[in-house]
Amino acid sequence: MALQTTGESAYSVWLSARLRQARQRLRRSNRAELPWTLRKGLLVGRSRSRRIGRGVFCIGRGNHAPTLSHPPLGREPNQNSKFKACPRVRKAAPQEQGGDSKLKTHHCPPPSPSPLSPPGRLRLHPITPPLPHSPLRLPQMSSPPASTDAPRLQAIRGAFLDFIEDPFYAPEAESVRYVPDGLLVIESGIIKAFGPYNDLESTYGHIPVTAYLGRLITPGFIDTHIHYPQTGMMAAYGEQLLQWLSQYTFPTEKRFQDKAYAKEVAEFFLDQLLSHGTTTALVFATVFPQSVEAFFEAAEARHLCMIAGKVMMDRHAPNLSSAIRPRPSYTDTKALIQTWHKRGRLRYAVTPRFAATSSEAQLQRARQLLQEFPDVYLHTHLSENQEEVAWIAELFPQSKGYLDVYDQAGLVTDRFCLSHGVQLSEAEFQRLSQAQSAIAFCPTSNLFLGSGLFKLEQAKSPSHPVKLGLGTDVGAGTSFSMLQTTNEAYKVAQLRRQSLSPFQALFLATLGGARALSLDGHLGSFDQGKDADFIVLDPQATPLLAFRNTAAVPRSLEALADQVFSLVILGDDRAVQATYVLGQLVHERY
Ligand SMILES: O=c1[nH]c(=O)c2nc[nH]c2[nH]1
Repeated sequence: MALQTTGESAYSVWLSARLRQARQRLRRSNRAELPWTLRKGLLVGRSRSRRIGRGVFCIGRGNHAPTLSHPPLGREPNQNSKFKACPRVRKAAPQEQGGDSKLKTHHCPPPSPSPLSPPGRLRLHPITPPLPHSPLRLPQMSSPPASTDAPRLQAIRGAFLDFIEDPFYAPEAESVRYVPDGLLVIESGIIKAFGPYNDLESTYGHIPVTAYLGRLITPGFIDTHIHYPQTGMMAAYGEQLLQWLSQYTFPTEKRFQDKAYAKEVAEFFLDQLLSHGTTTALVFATVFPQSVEAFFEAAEARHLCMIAGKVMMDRHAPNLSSAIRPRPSYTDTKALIQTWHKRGRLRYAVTPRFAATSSEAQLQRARQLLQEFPDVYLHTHLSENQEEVAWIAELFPQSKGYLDVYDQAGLVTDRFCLSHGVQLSEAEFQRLSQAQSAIAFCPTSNLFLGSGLFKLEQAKSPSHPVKLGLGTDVGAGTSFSMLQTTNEAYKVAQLRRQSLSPFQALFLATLGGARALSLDGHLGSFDQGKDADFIVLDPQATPLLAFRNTAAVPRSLEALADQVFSLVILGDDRAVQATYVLGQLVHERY
């Protein structure tokens, strides 16, 4: 395997200076010595450091943390709707910081000799054949990748974990693909080859490689439900769904009339996603078309695969009604679809907020859009809490139930992606299974708003399986981290006397999410031909994780499950060492 050496380049001079500064800073703060050192222009881990072990790791350029003028939470009282005003006063949250996503990939030498051995009892799965042409591929992108000096062919070496089957239905030994010493070969952002290092070395020995030892490389996380405009109103105190919407959400979203503000939040939001290891998401914007434009522009500049849409509301949204009345949602939505749907890696979702805020006429318009553009998504909320379900029954007395409202409008298809579904009946699960619709299970949100416990076993019932992903549902959700989301999903299952295994949890956050969003032809695993969106997890990222996990690469399914479970429960953005989009390093944690 050839190494890319940088010699005494300007870059290594820059690195030396940076290292010197870091050492000085640490000396000043009386902290321990840095665990890495500079050798031949490359930063390498010191062998005596337990955290780094023998691993070689790469370091990117400065991780600037832009500050955001934080949106104060809205507290406008609700006058004349179901939504009730809350008298409580809440202080604005402190400023949050995010990382610069435009970092450059650097190539480090692989260790010599390889400390990794063949995978013991684990089954190694054959590499899957190339997929048919992917509409998400780089050549269709409207602008070049962020780092244009990246080599056309590059490789990542380390321990890889992904899924080839759904571990809810297939035995874990057959659904988990684990390659303890693997090589991922990437050409122009697309996975060209993947498999054990020893098998691929002879063919790809000449290309530059970045090695991550003692780490776990997985596909990027896929968040199947999140609201970017609600970033600044996370942790809004004290309400349940309908009051929370009125008290905090609508006033907050009103600020997105201002495109410059929307852009600022969109940039921060996307940096948060990447630093938490999320590379794709299904995203609510607001009723204002400019909020959708701001989001898509920011996502396009980062070459991300994102799905989003303008919220459709024409009633029961008191703080917004004057803004939404003059411009019918249909016209705006149609124009946005024509501009953004399938532009590069972007996709559009027709987004009626929920049945309470859309008249039957507006739901019909949503259907019309689906007929005109059959491959757009339909993204909405469904059956979150009991008060909401009772209100929908009042608003739509002719319907058999909440899902039936959408069904009668012709919206329940294989593009129908609903969030929550906490209150769904068995018959509704069956209908969703039949229609091949998808549910986003949003545990941190459901717990935060006190909505209830999602019936995981009914969604994943073998007799009527429903496509299922995980959603952070920021800002009712309490974390951008899909690892924190798996943590809470596990606890929700426990409270219902159900189980969620470590591999099932990770599946939901990766390939399960890709399947829910019908993106599994392009994302969610390391199959040849898929887009190279992946993350590097550090099982020893925090003192607690380092105490809990050994530095050894797992060599049995049990040892791997244990390591994955520690990340599923204890992990968060600190466990995400690096995030790659189309093979480019876009976030790295220091
Ligand atoms: O969690 C939620 N967040 C929202 O913004 C929303 N709107 C309707 N229903 C909702 N649920």
